[in-house]
Amino acid sequence: MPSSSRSAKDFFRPLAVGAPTPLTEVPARPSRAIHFFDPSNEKMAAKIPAMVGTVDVLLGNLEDAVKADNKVAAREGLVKIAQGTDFGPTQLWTRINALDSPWVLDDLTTLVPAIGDKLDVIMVPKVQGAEDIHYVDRLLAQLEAKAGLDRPILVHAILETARGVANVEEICGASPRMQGLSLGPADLAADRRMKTTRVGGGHPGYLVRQDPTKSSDGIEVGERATYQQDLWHYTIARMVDACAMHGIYPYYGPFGDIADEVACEDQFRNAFLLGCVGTWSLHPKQIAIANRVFSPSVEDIKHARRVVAAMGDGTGAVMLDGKMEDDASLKQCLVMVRLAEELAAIDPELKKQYDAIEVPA
Ligand SMILES: CC(C)(COP(=O)(O)OP(=O)(O)OC[C@H]1O[C@@H](n2cnc3c(N)ncnc32)[C@H](O)[C@@H]1OP(=O)(O)O)[C@@H](O)C(=O)NCCC(=O)NCCSC(=O)C[C@](C)(O)C(=O)O
Ligand SMILES: [Mg+2]
Repeated sequence: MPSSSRSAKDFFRPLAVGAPTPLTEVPARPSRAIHFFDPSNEKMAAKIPAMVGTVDVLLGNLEDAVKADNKVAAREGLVKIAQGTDFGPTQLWTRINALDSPWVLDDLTTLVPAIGDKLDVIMVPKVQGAEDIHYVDRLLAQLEAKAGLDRPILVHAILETARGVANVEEICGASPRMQGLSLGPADLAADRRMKTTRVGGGHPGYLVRQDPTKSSDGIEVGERATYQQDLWHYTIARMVDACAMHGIYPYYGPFGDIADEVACEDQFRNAFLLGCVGTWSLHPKQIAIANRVFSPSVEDIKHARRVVAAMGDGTGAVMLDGKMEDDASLKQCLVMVRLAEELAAIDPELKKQYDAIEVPA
């Protein structure tokens, strides 16, 4: 039963007369990189039409990183870009302003009638609990009905307050519109009074140190190695479980050190391995990193297909290269194989690589 104040029988009913019927299953559309742009920045906005097809999601950002004086220009700029662009296979998302801001009502009442037919997902920042999703849910239903839209716009919540993290399960289950969650590491760090000033990523002070090695007379010898730990592991892991439980999708979020491509790739890969389906890209050069990391490697797909072939009807246990494979490891492999199929359907280069795989007997 979803954690909603609505009863199970009403959960999938439209919240306004004439609004589109909610989806019972959130489509698994590839979204390795959600690329942020500021629609009020003319130089940036001019690049967007040419980016269609090169990135899974283009997101017109209206919230933080857009100057207060530019809020209206950003909203109007997004409408102009959306109306004038054929997005083909690329999804169009937006991040609206926070629900307590002076801009959000106009964001929603402008965007849904003007470009609601093109918007796939609305990202809501600073979500605290199910009540925030319920508010957006009803308002969107009213606006969709008025605009005559025939498919519901989905909602994505950013987890960037301690209360949001504490309520993560109820947020994911608050509405059939819920598409996924992203980590908002900057606001979340501030809200929790964490002592990092970075936007995502690790911190050299957050580490464990190897025990000292002592000589026979008790003197400490040699260096004690330190290992940097991941500040975000706990939150990402909670997000992954909450999303999986509700059939929606978790994403890493922003990595603010644009120059450090290696650390960016590491953070993205940790999130991919833990179960996230994608991340954000703040600068064009982060798109390639995200696409690389969130696409299973040829080696992984080769192994996964080999296990699928060896497991026949999917039951029992077999030995492959000295390792046991069974019903459960088959399921792990099917996660990879299905993701590869979804990605191959929209990425011709990956399709070529996956099609060329020969599965050894
Ligand atoms: C970081 C910045 C300032 C560096 O911008 P720059 O112009 O200094 O960089 P550049 O390397 O000089 O740019 C090279 C070229 O790429 C263009 N460009 C640059 N970026 C983009 C882009 N995104 N999309 C399309 N084009 C872009 C740029 O206009 C330039 O074009 P040019 O060669 O013709 O001169 C810039 O990339 C930017 O503003 N990115 C988006 C930032 C953003 O959206 N931040 C908000 C999300 S993170 C967040 O909100 C936190 C969170 C979740 O809420 C929480 O943790 O709490
Ligand atoms: Mg934020």
